[in-house]
Amino acid sequence: MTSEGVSNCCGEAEEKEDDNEDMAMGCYDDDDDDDFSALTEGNPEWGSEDGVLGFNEGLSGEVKPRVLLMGLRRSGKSSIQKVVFHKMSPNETLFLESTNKICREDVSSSSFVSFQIWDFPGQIDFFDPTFDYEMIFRGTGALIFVIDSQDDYVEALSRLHLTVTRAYKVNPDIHFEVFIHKVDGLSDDHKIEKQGDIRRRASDDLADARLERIHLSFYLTSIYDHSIFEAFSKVVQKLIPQLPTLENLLNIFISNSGIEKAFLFDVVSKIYIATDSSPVDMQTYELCCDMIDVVIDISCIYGLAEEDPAVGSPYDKDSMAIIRLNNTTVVYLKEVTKFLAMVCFLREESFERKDLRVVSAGVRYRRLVKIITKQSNRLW
Ligand SMILES: Nc1nc2c(ncn2[C@@H]2O[C@H](COP(=O)(O)OP(=O)(O)OP(=O)(O)O)[C@@H](O)[C@H]2O)c(=O)[nH]1
Repeated sequence: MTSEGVSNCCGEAEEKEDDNEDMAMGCYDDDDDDDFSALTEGNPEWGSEDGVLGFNEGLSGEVKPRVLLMGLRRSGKSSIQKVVFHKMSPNETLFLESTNKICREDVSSSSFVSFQIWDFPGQIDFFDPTFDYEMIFRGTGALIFVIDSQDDYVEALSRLHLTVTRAYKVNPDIHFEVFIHKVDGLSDDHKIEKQGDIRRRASDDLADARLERIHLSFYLTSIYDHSIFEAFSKVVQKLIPQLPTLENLLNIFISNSGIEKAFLFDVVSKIYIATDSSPVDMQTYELCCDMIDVVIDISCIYGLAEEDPAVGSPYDKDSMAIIRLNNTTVVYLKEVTKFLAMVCFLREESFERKDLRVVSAGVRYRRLVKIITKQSNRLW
């Protein structure tokens, strides 16, 4: 499961969904009617043409966006990559060796999570003629700069400034993401204080260089909890041109169906691709991740064919689960495509009530799946 989603990147990207995907599609009717308008029935403001067009724009024929991991030595770059994309346990990162050359990986777990990740060694010398930073930044979608919050960050801030200004000159469209990392060692007050200080200093440096227009986003992260997955989700979402459309679809999906929150998850990386427009809290996100783990673990133990467990996958078109929490909330997980899952939160009363709202949610769900499946097959 894990290794399937991440492949070594020096080769060509895997671009096609395989046969299983077609099988998954087969369970939904595939007529060519106007899916989007059917889904948006009664909610014209969500069904704008822009939303539909968004799926087709900017993806076909394009190379995968590049995500760069930069920062000082030992700031935690390789650990982040290993924990998020290789399911390495955080404690094992203690034994990681220092990276001394650029490591590239191709992350292709689903059509919506499809990019290259480049892990840089700590000391990059922009003046080294063998380092073609112009070429690197030109194809970059997001630059993640990792700052070790447990260390003195003065040098990291000057490196951040140098890196961001160089990259911006080459490619002003890069999203600059600053991970204030290793915050597991800090109290909540201390975290907020550090974030404020780092944000202020970084902005002052940009203002001094008259580059206030460069936007930096800040995240408090640690590999010892879900914060690193949540931060990575937000970074990846910015690279998905269909994000506004997906959010609209999820808003429509939950409206009038008794569902309070819906997430579209990449099952392999546990990055959430999109959610409806209500706010996300960390606890809800953690619950989703735990539920995905439970589904895959149970499926690996009891779900595979007894005769030959190597045949089949622990996650397929029949994957679904319902968990009732002790606070009258129900969490519902359902497969969408080979790599995507919908995770929904709803009240027990709404779940029990087999009325029109539930039926309507079912219809909307099938429509939603159909649109997502079609688009993901078409584009990559
Ligand atoms: N406490 C804590 N330690 C972390 C965290 N992330 C990484 N580390 C530790 O930081 C150390 C350095 O991590 P690496 O991932 O090797 O750092 P790097 O930035 O890739 O280092 P270079 O390859 O030298 O550039 C390791 O001992 C990790 O276990 C975190 O979130 N919290």
